[in-house]
Amino acid sequence: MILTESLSKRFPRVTALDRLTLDIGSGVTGLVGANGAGKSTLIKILLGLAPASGGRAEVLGLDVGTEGPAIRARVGYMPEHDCLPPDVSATEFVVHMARMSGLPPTAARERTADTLRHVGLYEERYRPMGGYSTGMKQRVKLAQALVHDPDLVLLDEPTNGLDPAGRDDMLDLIRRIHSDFGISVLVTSHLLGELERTCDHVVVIDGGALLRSSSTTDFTRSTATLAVEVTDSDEHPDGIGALREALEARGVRTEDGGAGLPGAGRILLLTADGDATYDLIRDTVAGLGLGLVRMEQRRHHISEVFRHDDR
Ligand SMILES: Nc1ncnc2c1ncn2[C@@H]1O[C@H](COP(=O)(O)OP(=O)(O)OP(=O)(O)O)[C@@H](O)[C@H]1O
Repeated sequence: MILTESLSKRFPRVTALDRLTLDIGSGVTGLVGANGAGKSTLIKILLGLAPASGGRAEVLGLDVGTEGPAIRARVGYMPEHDCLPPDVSATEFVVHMARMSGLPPTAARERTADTLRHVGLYEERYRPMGGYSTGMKQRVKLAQALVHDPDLVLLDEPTNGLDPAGRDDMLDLIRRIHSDFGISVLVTSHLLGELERTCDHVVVIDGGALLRSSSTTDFTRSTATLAVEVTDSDEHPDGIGALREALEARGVRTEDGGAGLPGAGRILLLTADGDATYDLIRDTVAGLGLGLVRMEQRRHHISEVFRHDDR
């Protein structure tokens, strides 16, 4: 769906994209990065709205440098910022956008009604948008991105400004864009956690460069964490401390997981690296003469993976 090769964008004082190479397939893909990481810049280049300074990119097999109009005919775009005329109704606006995309008048009206219903706007769609809540405005922006039945939509921070319930509704809608209509989605966010349940694939950029690109399940599976709890002994009154020291001496990075359940001891967290890690823990605990209370796998959340990477 999207291919970039060493794509760069330099502004006079900042490099917004730094030799970014990506290969994004169909489905729902999250593009994650802090504010200023280069997400919006990438989207504008992919739409053919801004030129790259170096490298190349293709969307749906079309070159972004020369085939912008053809790309925009088949791709929907939901911009980040509020861009809706306040004195126009959602229906008028989305019909207008559908007509701009080349739909004839009747088809534009029908598609508008269907799309606004799909995003959850009903009677309100005839009222001027100036009186809309942020959630309603985001829905209109999403509807205008979908109205011409694109193959791919690029959604720039669609959950921005929404409360938790509104954010959940928007994420459900995004998921359904793909499951109900087969439209692929690239969605940006600076909130890692929210992409975990929405996206099949996650791409992370930082300072315009690629930090990581993998399927959501790989992301969480590859960083499975083991939680270990042991008993203390006369020789080692701080059992978990002794285990931690012994494992660190063997090159295993560990983390204090704090107290377990009330009445239970402290927990040690470490990254599992296949069966060898289990064997090493078992042998180390036995060697120290401690009792193994539990050793269990915890699934990481994406946001924790990043806290990990940041250190
Ligand atoms: N037209 C421009 N002129 C100069 N610098 C720009 C321009 N557009 C973006 N930048 C800079 O490029 C960097 C990347 O910006 P971009 O908007 O792509 O980031 P982002 O990840 O989308 O962040 P945000 O979510 O805050 O929009 C930032 O440092 C920004 O200040």
